Amino acid sequence: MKSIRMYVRLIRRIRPRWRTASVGLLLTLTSLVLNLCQPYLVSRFIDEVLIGRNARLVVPILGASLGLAAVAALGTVIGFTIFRFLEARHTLDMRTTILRHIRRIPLPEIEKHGAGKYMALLGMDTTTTARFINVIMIELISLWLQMLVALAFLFTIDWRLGLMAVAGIPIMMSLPRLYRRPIRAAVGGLRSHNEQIGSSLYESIQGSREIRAYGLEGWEEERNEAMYEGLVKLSVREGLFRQLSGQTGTLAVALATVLLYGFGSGQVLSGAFSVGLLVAAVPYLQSVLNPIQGMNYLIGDLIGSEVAMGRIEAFLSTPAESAAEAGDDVGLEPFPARRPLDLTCKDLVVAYEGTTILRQVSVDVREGQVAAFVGRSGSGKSTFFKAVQGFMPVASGMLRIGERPIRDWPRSALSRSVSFVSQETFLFRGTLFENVALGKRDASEEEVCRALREVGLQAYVDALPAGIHTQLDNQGFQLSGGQRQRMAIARAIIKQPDLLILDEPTSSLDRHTEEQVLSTIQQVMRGKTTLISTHRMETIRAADVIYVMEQGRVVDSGTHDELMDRCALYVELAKREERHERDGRTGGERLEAM
Ligand SMILES: Nc1ncnc2c1ncn2[C@@H]1O[C@H](COP(=O)(O)OP(=O)(O)OP(=O)(O)O)[C@@H](O)[C@H]1O
Repeated sequence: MKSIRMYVRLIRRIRPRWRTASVGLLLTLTSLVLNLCQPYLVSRFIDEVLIGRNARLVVPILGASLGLAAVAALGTVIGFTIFRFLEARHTLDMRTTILRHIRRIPLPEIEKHGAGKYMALLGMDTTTTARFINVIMIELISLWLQMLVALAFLFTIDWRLGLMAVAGIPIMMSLPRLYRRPIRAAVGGLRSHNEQIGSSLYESIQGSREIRAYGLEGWEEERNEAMYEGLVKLSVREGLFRQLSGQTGTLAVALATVLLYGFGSGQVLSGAFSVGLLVAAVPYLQSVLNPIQGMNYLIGDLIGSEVAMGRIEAFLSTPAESAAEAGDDVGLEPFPARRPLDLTCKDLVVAYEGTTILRQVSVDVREGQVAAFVGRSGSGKSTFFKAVQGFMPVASGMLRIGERPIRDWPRSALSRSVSFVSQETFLFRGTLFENVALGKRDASEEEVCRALREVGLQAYVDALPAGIHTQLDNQGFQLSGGQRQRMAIARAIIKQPDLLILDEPTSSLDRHTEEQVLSTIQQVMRGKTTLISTHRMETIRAADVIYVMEQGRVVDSGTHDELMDRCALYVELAKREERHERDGRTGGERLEAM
């Protein structure tokens, strides 16, 4: 079966915990067999005690019945608890496996799909798969065993009864085929709908401010209604076919029971069967056919699991970024154990899914230099920085950091050596201290306080009742944009990186704080290598080398004075920015936004 093959491939990726699962399975199956002995005991009771008038067998038969029931109940409880434990563990293991892979795949892949896809994988798909492994599979195994044991009992009672049950098996088994295809289509559709809905709902929460500010509540509801419409249709279809599949089986079992009674009563009347045997034969026949009927009901769950496992499998086969495949990081000890890093690229082409974003970019930043990147919005500055961090695949050309080409830099070494501050800051749930210390996991309170002082946050932190141990709510919502950006800079500088990448790091700071933060950054970066994209002329002028970008290319490079002499684009950008700075305007049009 397809789902079993998928299950085997998937279980290899997580810890299967075979031993615990075997104990659970053994207990569950033993309980099942013990329960199946009950109709036989009832038949003995009717024939021996009630009809045969043998009162001495009352206590042994009833005692055995009670004893078996108690042992079976205990086994079921322990087995169920074991599988609950395994279900929870497997869910977590699978989430860890998926999350690890999310950390390995190219970043644009995540940015393209957004949160919805990954939330669906980490949520619904993992729980469905873990349920398949620990509930549906066990149920299926139990149902098969129940069928075989019941069949054995039937043959023991009378071979004709056994044959009658065997004849019913292929009929019962063929019933789910009638509904398999429409159920699969509905389940697959439901999953992709849920993914889209997840993404939209996530957007709805993230975009709360825009929705209220622009009065988009009606638009939001219309959009949701349109999405839910498809979902409702598919959900109804899936439920309908599941029920049809199950109820067809129920009818078939009812028919078989009627036939058995018809045949059996004739046998009892002719004296070939005892009453007890007929009474026992009916539950045994049902125990043969009901499991198949149960499988018909399970067909929806089974298909749902196949869809979920297929999605997880497809995601886990997404190729990893080169930094995740680059091997060990021997010889890439961070500064000061080694020299600060230099950066060279020659004819670098970066493309993603057929779109060329950077074309023949050549850059040469020597160790300890500050290189400024300027250009209009969309000229490729951020993409270049992403390529240096190993986040964008290199299509052709060369990009080297230190002695190694970027493809040989493992992620561990890149994240240790390179610090990055962007226009969008990200703060995690936790305290101010914890958020800064993410830059250096063993940072002391003193180091964190120093970093906060350097970015001008000390006064703010000192005024808080809990100081650096103040808890930050979602994305540090109680902080201003500028304070969040300073937190990000503090996190970047506490790491003492070999290479610092600053992509508009001060875009949401006021002029005074910006100056303060930039002078801090300049101090911290003394003797190290920095790539910076900024609108601030003072910072650009002070850079050792300036690269002017236009439409994904570096069109010129040099010092401020050299570029002012020969690069018309740079002159235009610089003059525009100097005019803004003179006018004292800080927002709106900026050098990079012209
Ligand atoms: N993953 C991607 N797939 C396709 N195109 C992309 C991708 N990432 C960026 N681009 C495009 O590449 C161009 C360069 O974008 P980039 O963000 O690097 O510019 P930028 O100079 O940093 O702009 P800004 O200053 O506005 O941030 C843009 O036209 C952008 O739309």
